[in-house]
Amino acid sequence: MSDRPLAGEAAARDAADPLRALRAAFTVDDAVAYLDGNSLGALPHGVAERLAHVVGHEWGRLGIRSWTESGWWAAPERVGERIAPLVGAGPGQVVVGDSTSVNLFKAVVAAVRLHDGDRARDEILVDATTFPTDAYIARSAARLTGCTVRAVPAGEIPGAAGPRTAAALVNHVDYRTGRLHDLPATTAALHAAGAYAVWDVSHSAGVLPIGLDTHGVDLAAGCTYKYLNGGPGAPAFLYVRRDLQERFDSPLPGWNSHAHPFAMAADHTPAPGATRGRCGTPDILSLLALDAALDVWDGVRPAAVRAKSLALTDFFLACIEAYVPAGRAVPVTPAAHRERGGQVSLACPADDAAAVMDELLRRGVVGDHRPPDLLRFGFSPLYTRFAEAERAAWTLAAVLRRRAT
Ligand SMILES: Cc1ncc(COP(=O)(O)O)c(C=O)c1O
Ligand SMILES: Nc1c(O)cccc1C(=O)C[C@H](N)C(=O)O
Repeated sequence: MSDRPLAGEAAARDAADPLRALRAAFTVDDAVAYLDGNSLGALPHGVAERLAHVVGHEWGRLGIRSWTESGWWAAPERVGERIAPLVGAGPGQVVVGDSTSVNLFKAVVAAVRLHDGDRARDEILVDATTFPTDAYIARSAARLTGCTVRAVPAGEIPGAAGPRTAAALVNHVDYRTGRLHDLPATTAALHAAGAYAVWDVSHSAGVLPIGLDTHGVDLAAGCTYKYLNGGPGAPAFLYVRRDLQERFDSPLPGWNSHAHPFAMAADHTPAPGATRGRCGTPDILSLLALDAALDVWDGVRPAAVRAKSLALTDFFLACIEAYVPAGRAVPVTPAAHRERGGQVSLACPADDAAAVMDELLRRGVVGDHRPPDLLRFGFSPLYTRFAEAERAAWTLAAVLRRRAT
């Protein structure tokens, strides 16, 4: 133990962790340091039992009757209400369904349409280091609405927004570096310029308080398979601020967004509320897996999750500093808490980064590699232990030392 000076501190921190009991709600392998919950969250135990009931009873026995008797039809709104407090939204503004990409498309097009055909608003801003899907979607949304897309570093969006800006699509946390962008200030600056703020909160939902209502965000979308542990391909959520809902004009107005879907009317009359953000038939099995996964949040305060997230990432950075040979894996995640999301990314020589991550995986440390040079480690406060942070740093140091010889 003498050559692992921070192992004792990790054990002490785990013992004192107010959220430590939550780990028992997840299927996690103690032999593995699972630090990829920012890509795919761990499996909560309750999901398998719930899905067995949904498949065996609701689908198997009730069949079509489950759309009403088992509450399937209203599940997108009901599950949305469960996510709402985790992202700082009051009731009636969050609906679940489709992928994040699809919801971003709805949101960006709808944001431009909120300008009511004002041709002077012909520009969509995106953060320059955005996740690829956001950039692709923004460009397609721009083509559809007669706009152009301008990529700007996230910190410069407040200054870049002007009379031509229709909307900005901004990532709350940069998926590569883990940098937390300034949502309140950016949203306020966009509003001052007369533009709408659309946030991709995929990497902040479930790991830090977002405050969508408090900060006046217009529209937002995010993944549920990361820190919300909804499972692979779990449906995403869409937030439509209450006072914009009546004017929210979805580019994908499927029949599930109709005010009276079973009237089977020839014309589309949008449903009131966030329901107009729905499109077609929801993926019930995935949606109800997510519903079950959200049970682990009962009684959990987002502020407590953020406090543990910061403690975990601080501790991991300290372990890296203590164990890893200087200059071999350099943190690119900001040290300042106000600029840090829930992950730590380390830059490694680009020709070695993929091989380093492969070796970490072989040694039971699960992070991921984002080309060219980043090793990403995600910390999920509901189940990640300080011991895993210490073990990951120790193993990384051993891998790097070995590769240097
Ligand atoms: C920031 C961000 N947005 C969107 C996505 C993609 O969402 P989806 O594949 O669910 O459309 C991801 C992850 O894949 C992401 O990290
Ligand atoms: N959605 C993913 C998938 O289907 C396969 C592998 C990874 C993902 C991810 O979510 C990647 C993730 N958004 C990222 O931050 O890189």
